[in-house]
Order: sequence, then C-alpha cells, then structure tokens
Amino acid sequence: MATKERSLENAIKTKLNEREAKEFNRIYYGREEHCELELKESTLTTCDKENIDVQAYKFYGATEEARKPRLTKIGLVQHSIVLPTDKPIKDQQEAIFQKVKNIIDIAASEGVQLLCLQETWSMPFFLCTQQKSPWISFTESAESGPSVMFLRKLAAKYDMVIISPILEIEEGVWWNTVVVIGESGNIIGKHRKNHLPSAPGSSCETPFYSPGNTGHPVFETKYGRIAINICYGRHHALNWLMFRLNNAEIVFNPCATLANFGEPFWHAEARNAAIANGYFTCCLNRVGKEHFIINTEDGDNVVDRSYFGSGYISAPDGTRTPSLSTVRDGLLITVVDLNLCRQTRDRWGFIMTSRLDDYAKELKEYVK
Ligand SMILES: NC(=O)NCCC(=O)O
Repeated sequence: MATKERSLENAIKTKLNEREAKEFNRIYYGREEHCELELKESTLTTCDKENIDVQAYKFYGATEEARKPRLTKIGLVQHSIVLPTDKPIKDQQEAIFQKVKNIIDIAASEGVQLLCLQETWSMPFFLCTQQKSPWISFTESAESGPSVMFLRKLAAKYDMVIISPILEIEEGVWWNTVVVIGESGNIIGKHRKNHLPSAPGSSCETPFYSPGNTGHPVFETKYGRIAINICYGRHHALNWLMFRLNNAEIVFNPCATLANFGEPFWHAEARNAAIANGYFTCCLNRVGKEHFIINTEDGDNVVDRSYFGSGYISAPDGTRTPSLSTVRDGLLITVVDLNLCRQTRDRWGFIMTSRLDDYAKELKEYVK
C-alpha cells in the first residue's frame, strides 16, 4: 500500500482562496507566485507512471546593463531504496543505480545542468545498524568506485555536473564524502563532511567515519561556483559562512534526516543560510522507509527509519520553492540566475556590515 502524503504545504494550499493563497505565498515562500516552469509531456507521463514527484520553478534576477543573466538549471533528486536491506549488496546497489539513472535521464531531457543526489544515495543508510559487516561493501574510492564510475559516464553523456554523496574509503579510513563530477566525466574535486552528528537519535553514524579534513572548498564548475554542506553541517552557521567567504554561489545540502528529528528545523535552516550569505541553497533529503534486521548474539533486533524528503531551493533574496513530496521519489528542477547573488548582496550589504574582524578576534580568544 502506498504511504500517505503528509504535507503541511498542500494542506494549507487546499484551504485558501486565491487572494489568501497569494498572501500565504508572499509570506511563506517570499513571493506571491511560484514562477513554475513548463515541463515536457514525456516528463509528466514518465513521472506519473513511475510515481515521481516532479516540480519545476525559476528564480530570475533583475536585468543588468553590463552583465547578461547567468542562468543555470539545477536538479535535486530524492529517492527511496529499492530492494530489502537483506538482499545481496550488489543487487541492492544495481537496483538503486537503475532507479537513479531513470531520474537522471528525465532531468537530462529537461536540460538540467547541475544535479545533486541525496546523502549516501547508493545504499540504505545502514549506519543505524552500528555494524560494518556486510555493509563495508558499499564504501568506495572517490575517484573510481562503482557509483562514481556510473555517474561519470552519465555526466559525460549529458554534459552535466553531478554532485554525488558517497561513503568513501581511503587506506582503510571511512569518510562521508561528496564527489563533484564535471561535465566531461572528470573529477573536479571532493569534500568530506565537516560536522558529524552528535545528538541522541541521529548520531549512529559518528563512530564510522572521520570528521572531514577538506575545509570549505568551493568548486569552479561550468555552471557556477558551488559548495556542499553535508547534512548535519546545516545546523552550523559558521560552516555556511565559510562557503560564502570562499565565494560560493550555490551551496548544496544533501541530507539523511528523520521526520521525528530534523523536520521542525528543515524549512528554516537552508533558507536562512541563503539569506544570511547571499547565495542559493539547495537542500534535499532521503525519502522512504528503511527496515533492518540486525543479528546479535542475543537474537535479532529490528531498526526502522523513515526519511521525509521535502527538498527545496532558496534564493539569496529569501524566496523559496515549494517542497518535494514527503514520501515519494522526487525531482526538483529550478532555473536560477546567479546574478541574483550579487544583486541581493549589494542591496542588503550583509558582508560589508558583518564585523568579521571583531568576530575573528573574539573567536580566537574564545577557542583559547
Ligand atoms: N546524516 C546526518 O548528518 N544526520 C543528522 C541528522 C540531522 O542533522 O538532521
């Protein structure tokens, strides 16, 4: 039986008349209209058949005399796992590859240029089992592992930059890593998760990998300067700030967060970061239920996890898209004008007024 959609946004929408809906949109989304993009008939038919929530919007900047608009088409993908978690690892992974390939094919047919997948997209989030075996087979090299090689081909085929969150293994050490794959299938770089969760109910992954050692890199790509703030890092304002200081225009936030844990913060954090830092933020989350049976000496334990999807994109001026489904696979397509970053920064002057020198001094004192 299909899981019932649970969406506050939809519930409100159905209760409002046209005037009220505009006022709600103005306050909640930052603009009266969603500025939807038309999708191809083939996209709508396939997504309907495959039960994929597909939505498409645009954020246009003001016209400038000296600069042409710098339009980039972003795609965010959320998807559930396919096979039960006790099936052979290879089969589980192959089934996810096939599902994700179908969604990337749709994104490509819509001209998506910059595509981001959810945290550790190619596996169930097995870290909640607190066991390494047999799951270790999901770890891979950030340059040549199976999921990386799979996406390198698709990136080259579609002239697409793909942001791929994986579980990396290097010389026996595990890292929660995002690989940035360039449009010719090249590796542009990688970033390792800076902040490992430390909160009851969410910190099951922390013993598995090392805290990131890659700082706050911003990657120059054909489609804009991008950075990645992995999941729990979205609770850290300074993590977002460092990507701004390093000149990011778009920051992706791929997540694996649970309904009863991260949802109340979800709609505030990435949007606030977009406003505070004058860049686009793209947050996306795993979706669906994952069921694990853990064999222990004392018998079998069951762990059930449920992710709430709800990916959305925020612009630097505080406007945002509606969210993807809380229960279904989804593809959020959004055209953004990167000129909006400088336009909003010039308008509000947050960096100019930020007193970074004072913060630096006080922080230095504090960490002593
Ligand atoms: N994967 C991960 O960082 N989980 C933490 C959950 C959260 O921060 O909402």
